[in-house]
Amino acid sequence: MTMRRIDLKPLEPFTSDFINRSGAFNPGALTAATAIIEQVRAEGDAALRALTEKFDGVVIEDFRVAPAALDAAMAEVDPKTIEALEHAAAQIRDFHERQKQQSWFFAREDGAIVGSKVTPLDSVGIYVPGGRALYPSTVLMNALPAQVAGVERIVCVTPPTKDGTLDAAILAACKIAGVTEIYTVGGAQAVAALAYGTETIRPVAKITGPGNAFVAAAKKIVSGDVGIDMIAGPSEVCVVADETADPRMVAIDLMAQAEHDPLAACYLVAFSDAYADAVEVAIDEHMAKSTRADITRASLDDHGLIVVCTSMDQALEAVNVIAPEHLEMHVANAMEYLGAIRNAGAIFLGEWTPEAVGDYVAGPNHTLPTGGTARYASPLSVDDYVKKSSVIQYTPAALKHDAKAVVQIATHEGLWAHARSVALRLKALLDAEQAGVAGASAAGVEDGEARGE
Ligand SMILES: NC(=O)c1ccc[n+]([C@@H]2O[C@H](COP(=O)([O-])OP(=O)(O)OC[C@H]3O[C@@H](n4cnc5c(N)ncnc54)[C@H](O)[C@@H]3O)[C@@H](O)[C@H]2O)c1
Ligand SMILES: N[C@H](CO)Cc1c[nH]c[nH+]1
Ligand SMILES: [Zn+2]
Repeated sequence: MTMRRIDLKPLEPFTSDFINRSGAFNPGALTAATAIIEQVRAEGDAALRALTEKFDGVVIEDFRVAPAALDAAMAEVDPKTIEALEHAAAQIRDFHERQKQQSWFFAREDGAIVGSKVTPLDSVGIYVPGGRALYPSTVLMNALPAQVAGVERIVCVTPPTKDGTLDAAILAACKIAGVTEIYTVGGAQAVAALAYGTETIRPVAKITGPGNAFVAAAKKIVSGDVGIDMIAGPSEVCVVADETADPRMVAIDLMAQAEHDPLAACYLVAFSDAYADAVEVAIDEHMAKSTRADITRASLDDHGLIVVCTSMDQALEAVNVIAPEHLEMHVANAMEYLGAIRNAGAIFLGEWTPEAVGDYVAGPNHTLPTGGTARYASPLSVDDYVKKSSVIQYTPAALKHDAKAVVQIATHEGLWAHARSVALRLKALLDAEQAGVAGASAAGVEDGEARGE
C-alpha cells in the first residue's frame, strides 16, 4: 500500500493545499438532507417510516423502544462487555464532573450584583451513529456529560440494524447512562424529528453527536431552530513519529482511525523516508489481518498523507496547519512539545497512549472537532449541555455611578428611551435625596426632565 507522501525541504512551510479533506460543505448531502427534513416536517411519523424503509431497508412500526428492552439488553450482552462499559462510564463521568461550572455572582463596591447563572438545558437529543459500525461508546460520551450537567430529558436516536432492531450493547449503554427515551431512527430524518418533532417524538432544545454526511448536513440545516454541538465529520488522526517510535504501533494507530470510514483522514508526520517506508510495510502486514480492510485501505489510499519533515519545528507547524481531531505524539519526551501544539482536538502523548484509550475509557470526550475545526473548537463537554444567563441587580448607588455613561452612549446611539429609562430613575433618586427621603422609589417619579441629562 502506498499513502500519498510529501517530502518537505528544510524551512519549507506546510500549507493546507497539501490536505485532501472532504470538508463540511457538501452540497449533495445538503440537498438530500433538506428534502428529508421537509418531508419529516410535512408528514411526521409517516415520513420517518418511509425514509427508514428507503435508507435502512427495514419497516419500523413503533420507533419508541420499550423500557423492557433495556433490561433484556443488559441480560443479553456479554457480561464482560457490560463490565467494560461500566468501567468506561465511571471514568467518563468522573472526568466530566470536573468540568462542571457553577453559577457565580460578584458584588461591586457600589453594591451592584453581577453574575452568571448556569442552567442545564431542558432536553437534548443524542445521535448515535449506526451505519458502518455500532457505537455504544458514543452513547456514553454524549449522555454522561448531559447527565452531569443536569439535563432532565435525554433522548437517544440511532438507526436500526438490518433486522430492524437496535444493537443490544447500544441499549445496554443507554441503561448504564440512565437514558430511557430511545427511538429506532437514524440519518437526517432522526435529526429532523428531534428538531421539529413528530407525533411520536417531541422536539428537543439541542442535538449532539456525530454522524455521516447526511446527519452532519441535517444538523447544519436545523441549527438555529435548535442548538447543535458541532459538525463532527469523518474521523482523523495525525501521528508524529520519530525514530524512537515502533513503526508497527504507529501503523496500527493510523489504521485505527482509517477503519471508521473511507472518508477518514490519517496523517503520518515523520522525519525520514526510511521511517515512513517502515510504517507502510507495517500497515501492509496488519492489513492482512484486518476485518475492515476495505474501509481502511480506501481511507488511507484516498485521504491518507505522509509528511516527511526535516525538523521538529517543521513537524509542529504541519500539525498546527492540519489541526487534527486526534494528535498522537510518538516522540521522545512528548510532553515537552505540548506548549507548541495549538490546534488539535485531543492530544495523546507518548508511546503508551494509543488513541483508542481516548475513544473508550480515558475519560475525556471522544466527540472532537474534525475537519480542521480544532483551530477554533473544543471537545464536546458538560458546557454543551448548559446555558448561562447573565444576572444584574443595581442599587441606587450603582445607578448613580453609571447613569451618566449610559445616558451618554444611548444618546449617541439615538436611543431616546434607553437614555430616559436611566435618567428618570436618577431624577427620582436626586429628588428623594433633596427632600431627605430615605429609600426613594423609581415608581414614584413624575415624567419630566431628569437632572443630570
Ligand atoms: N467524532 C466522533 O466522535 C465519532 C464517533 C463515532 C463515529 N464517528 C463518525 O460518524 C460517522 C458514522 O457514519 P455512519 O454512516 O456509519 O452512520 P450514521 O448513523 O451517521 O448514518 C447512517 C444513516 O444514514 C442514512 N443514509 C444512508 N445513506 C443515505 C443516503 N443515500 N441518503 C440519505 N440518508 C442516508 C440512513 O438513514 C442511515 O441510517 C463516521 O464518519 C464515523 O467516523 C464519529
Ligand atoms: N474515533 C472516533 C472519533 O473520531 C470515536 C470512536 C468511537 N468508537 C471508536 N472510536
Ligand atoms: Zn475511533
